[in-house]
Amino acid sequence: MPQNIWNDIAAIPARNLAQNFAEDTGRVEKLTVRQSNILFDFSKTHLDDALMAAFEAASAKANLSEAREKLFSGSIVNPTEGRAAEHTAERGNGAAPQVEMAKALQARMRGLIEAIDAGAMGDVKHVLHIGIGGSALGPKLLIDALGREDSRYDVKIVSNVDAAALAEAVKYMDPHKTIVAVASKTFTTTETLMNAASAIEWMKGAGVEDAEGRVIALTASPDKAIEWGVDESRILPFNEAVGGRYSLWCSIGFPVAIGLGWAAYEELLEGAAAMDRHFRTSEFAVNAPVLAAWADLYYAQVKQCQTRAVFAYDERLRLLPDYLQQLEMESNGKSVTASGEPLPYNSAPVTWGGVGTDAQHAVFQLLHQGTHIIPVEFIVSKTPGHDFDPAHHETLLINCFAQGAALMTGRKSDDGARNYAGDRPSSTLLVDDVTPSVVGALIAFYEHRTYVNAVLLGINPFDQYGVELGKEIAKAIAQVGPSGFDPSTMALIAEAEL
Ligand SMILES: O=P(O)(O)OC[C@H]1O[C@](O)(CO)[C@@H](O)[C@@H]1O
Repeated sequence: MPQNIWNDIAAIPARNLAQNFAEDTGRVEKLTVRQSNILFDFSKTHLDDALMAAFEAASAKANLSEAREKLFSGSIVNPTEGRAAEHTAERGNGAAPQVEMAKALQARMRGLIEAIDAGAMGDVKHVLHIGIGGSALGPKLLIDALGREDSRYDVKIVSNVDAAALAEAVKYMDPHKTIVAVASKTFTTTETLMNAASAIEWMKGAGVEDAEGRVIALTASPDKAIEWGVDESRILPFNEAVGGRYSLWCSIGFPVAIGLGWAAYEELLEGAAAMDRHFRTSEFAVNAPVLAAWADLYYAQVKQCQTRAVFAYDERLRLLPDYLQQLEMESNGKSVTASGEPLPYNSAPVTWGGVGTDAQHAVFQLLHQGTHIIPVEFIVSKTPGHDFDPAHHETLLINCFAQGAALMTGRKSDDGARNYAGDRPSSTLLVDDVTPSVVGALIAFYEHRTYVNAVLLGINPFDQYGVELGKEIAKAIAQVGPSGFDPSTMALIAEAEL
């Protein structure tokens, strides 16, 4: 990707949102995509005909069509690790052998779940899922979003090595009626293995016979799980070419499949598959992940926005910003191109966010009047997730739409403190309801948007070497103690008496 692509785009005369709406009466329709029971409204972004044409040209230069096909055909799209990224095969959209493998492994998972349902592991009431990062964030989001009313088991997800999290999770669990799902792609992650060992101790301490026999491993490294002590019959493997932050579709989704039931799990996969088909086959100008990525790049590269904010106006989706932080920042927070040259422009902005309406009373001041321009994304459901007075949901929707309108239109005042400059961008994703199929489509939309961003930036979104150095230093501190580090770190180690 030549650096001047952003300069070309920046050279297009900037027009404000009010102008865009005044001059193009078809704007809402043009920048709205309806797909998978989600309405994507990008009309409050600055994308206009000239910018769309420029991004179309930039996408052609970056070979986006070919890159899109490479993703689905199982070609190498992760050059630093020399492998494909095969998460779409998990929902049936990939190279035939990988799709077959995914189906077979999912059938194995289904078999184990049916056996557990039938009592093969005794009377099970609780599922304690232990993992971290991509091995926890997806299941956590899905159980929180979809398992509030209908969960067949009490599912708790623990990630932090701070055992206060484990203590809290097991507080109301009966150790005799608990199974432990240890989720780790590599099966080497310190936090996960430490929490898993403590969970086994917790069961043993309560007199559970054969506590180890109540552990199920979800992993792409079955040998490591066997070495660690899990019997092969209780290992649910997955394809090594599925990245950690893309792994909720395979056996890492075990707590979702067992908690919500197989039919819901299949709906989730089918929702994602429909979004795959939309992304794979739609023209760029009407392709939701592509349009979203074009707007992302416009703000990050041309407007130099350093963050983007995501607000779920739905309590059920309150963990979506956490999930997206890993997806977007671990994928696209890089300083080199896919071929290793220094990146001559910004990589991904910081993703942050929260839940509406809470955030309105906390951080929205800065969005409306701060000096930073922050592209905002609203996600809201037409249908409420509760049976209380419908006025609650109406108020939620009204507030969501009001915030987008206020950011865009602003309100002039001679009194600076009361002036709203306006022209602040947002996009709105209005979903019919928070169902497995909609959430599946939503997550797949974000995955593909992240990929399009990476392709246009020319970076590899599928490695994460940035997390390694800290892990290595932690190991060295654990082994060596206060020696050989910088004075500040050594003083802290000594003070904490490590
Ligand atoms: O599933 P694993 O191998 O335990 O890794 C957990 C997480 O750790 C990371 O490797 C980052 O440290 C993530 O990419 C991954 O999702």
